[in-house]
Amino acid sequence: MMANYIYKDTILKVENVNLTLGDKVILEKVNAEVKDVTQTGAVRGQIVGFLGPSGIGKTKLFEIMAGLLKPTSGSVYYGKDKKPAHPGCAGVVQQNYPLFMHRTVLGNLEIGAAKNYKNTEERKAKIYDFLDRFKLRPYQDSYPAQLSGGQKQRVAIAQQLLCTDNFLLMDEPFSGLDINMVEEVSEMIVEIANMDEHNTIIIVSHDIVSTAAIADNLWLMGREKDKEGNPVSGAKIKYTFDLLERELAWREDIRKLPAFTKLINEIRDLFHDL
Ligand SMILES: Nc1ncnc2c1ncn2[C@@H]1O[C@H](COP(=O)(O)OP(=O)(O)OP(=O)(O)O)[C@@H](O)[C@H]1O
Repeated sequence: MMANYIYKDTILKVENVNLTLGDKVILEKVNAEVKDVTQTGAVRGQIVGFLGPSGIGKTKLFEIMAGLLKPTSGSVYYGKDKKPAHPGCAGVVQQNYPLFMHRTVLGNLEIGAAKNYKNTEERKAKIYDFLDRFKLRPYQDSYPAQLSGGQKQRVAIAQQLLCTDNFLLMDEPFSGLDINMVEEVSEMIVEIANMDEHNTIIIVSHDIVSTAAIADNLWLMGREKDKEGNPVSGAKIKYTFDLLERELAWREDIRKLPAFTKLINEIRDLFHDL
């Protein structure tokens, strides 16, 4: 039986974003939004899965959402007070979890926390809180080269969460991981999202099943077709899936549900035509 949920304020809005590079139209009129979702009796952040064929423009939109790339026109806003995207507005967890190699885990988190926590005592408390939450205390004096892939990823996520408010963009968090690690990372993403009501995680991935299994909403990027059936230039968010509405969010047994298999097949079919 599905629990109650309510969509509230818009906390991220992508509005009419266009991007032209050279003479190539990459993105055309991209519109998307994330709404704060609440569930009675639980703390629920948001997880958006962002899918689409290779080369369609996911990374470019990701960079625009992170405030790292200026669109040719259009805008991205964060929060109720509609702050325009700017570098640092969202934590960005890159695929290979780049860390400062000559700094310990503690040192890496110090860098992440430096901007948001000027008071030394408060900063220390926050860092130790994150070391505990991310099960990194035993490794606080280790260097990145001494950590496993999963541990490095946890450091990278903790570091990005310390330097941002509530938004985390994750690029291909499942790639190159074995099945156990994919499960571990999936659980961690859900846990992080649910640490705070306003946390929002956007995952760009080619792994449709792992992404859909933990998302509450999915965005599918693609291009429109002209009358002859040829793709026009410029991609947009062509389809969105509300997994709450479909009763396919926040469920641990999700992979066993026939409706989930149906959803995956539906997305796979759409992919051929994006
Ligand atoms: N500087 C550039 N000038 C012109 N075109 C570019 C430039 N940078 C990227 N592109 C093009 O922009 C398109 C979108 O690239 P993007 O990296 O966003 O795709 P993607 O969906 O993230 O792909 P993948 O899933 O393979 O990572 C691609 O077709 C690419 O060739």
